[in-house]
Amino acid sequence: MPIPKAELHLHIEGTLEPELAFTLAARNGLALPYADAEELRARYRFQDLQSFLDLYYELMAVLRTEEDFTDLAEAYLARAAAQGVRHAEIFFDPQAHLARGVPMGTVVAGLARALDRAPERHGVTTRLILCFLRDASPESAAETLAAARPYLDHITGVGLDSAEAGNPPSLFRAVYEEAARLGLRRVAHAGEEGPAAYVREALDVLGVERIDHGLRSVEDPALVERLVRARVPLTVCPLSNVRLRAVDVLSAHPLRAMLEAGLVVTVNSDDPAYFGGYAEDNLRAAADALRLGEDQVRLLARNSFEASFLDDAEDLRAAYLAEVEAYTF
Ligand code: HPA
Ligand SMILES: [Zn+2]
Repeated sequence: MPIPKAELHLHIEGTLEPELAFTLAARNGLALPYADAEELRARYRFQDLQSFLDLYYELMAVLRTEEDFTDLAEAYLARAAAQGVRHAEIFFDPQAHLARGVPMGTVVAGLARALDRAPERHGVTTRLILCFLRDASPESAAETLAAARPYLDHITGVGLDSAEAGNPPSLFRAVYEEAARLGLRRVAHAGEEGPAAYVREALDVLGVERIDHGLRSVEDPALVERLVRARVPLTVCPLSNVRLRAVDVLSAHPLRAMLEAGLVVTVNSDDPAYFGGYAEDNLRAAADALRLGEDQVRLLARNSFEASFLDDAEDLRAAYLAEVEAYTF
């Protein structure tokens, strides 16, 4: 059994496996411009973040009904549970669905149906995080948050994703202020392709509690010192970083150096259907390539629960942490 862990950086649309994409396309009377799942999978060679995003947005067009979103989340939760995930904080991209005429209520209700039964069915607890697309306008982000108002019982926080370079966090100051007023937790992707300065902006302007990726923080020693001192978690995604060429090869990934610098890093799968592995696959691959010791793997698992938004369920967090300490390799 893999070590118990929380997954804190996971885009539900990025769990759409080619086979399920074909199933949903057929169910909705849509045609995909690929002969079969194998031909589609052969397209999963990316030059950078944008080349991945192009396919990611194209393929998620098969998601149309509440049932589609339930089936998508159900498939992820089953796979995650098998990989030792006990708690998942799941991103979704409503603007990409709203743009296709799929209402917010359809997306949230569909996801919530799978998430609500996951503790019983899979032994996995969850939170839902609404992401704004940073390559759409701040006005569109504000409209999206307004559209989510009736569903905030299901939503724990907001995030910021999509094409990073040239779309700094500071553009989204107002909508993050509104999210804070609504009692939502705040995270943002920063320092994946964008500079360390975007990590600073996410902290200072958006008030985020965690940084998603944060890889390029290592270019700025004063920022690293600040992240260590304030114990700001970084949700690192090793296989994603290799596939999107943020790092050349896994053995050159800064994860080990980040851990040794005292950063609160966690290991996550980002878009596992596209990047070649789920949570435990990422942890194993990173541990092997970087020769992480058992103590370091246990620390990563501990970090994942400590960095989670389980502040409203401290007993549960304590129980998960106890499982991590009791785990034998
Ligand atoms: O890795 C990512 N980075 C930015 N946006 C995204 N949207 C899905 N996955 C990603
Ligand atoms: Zn991501």
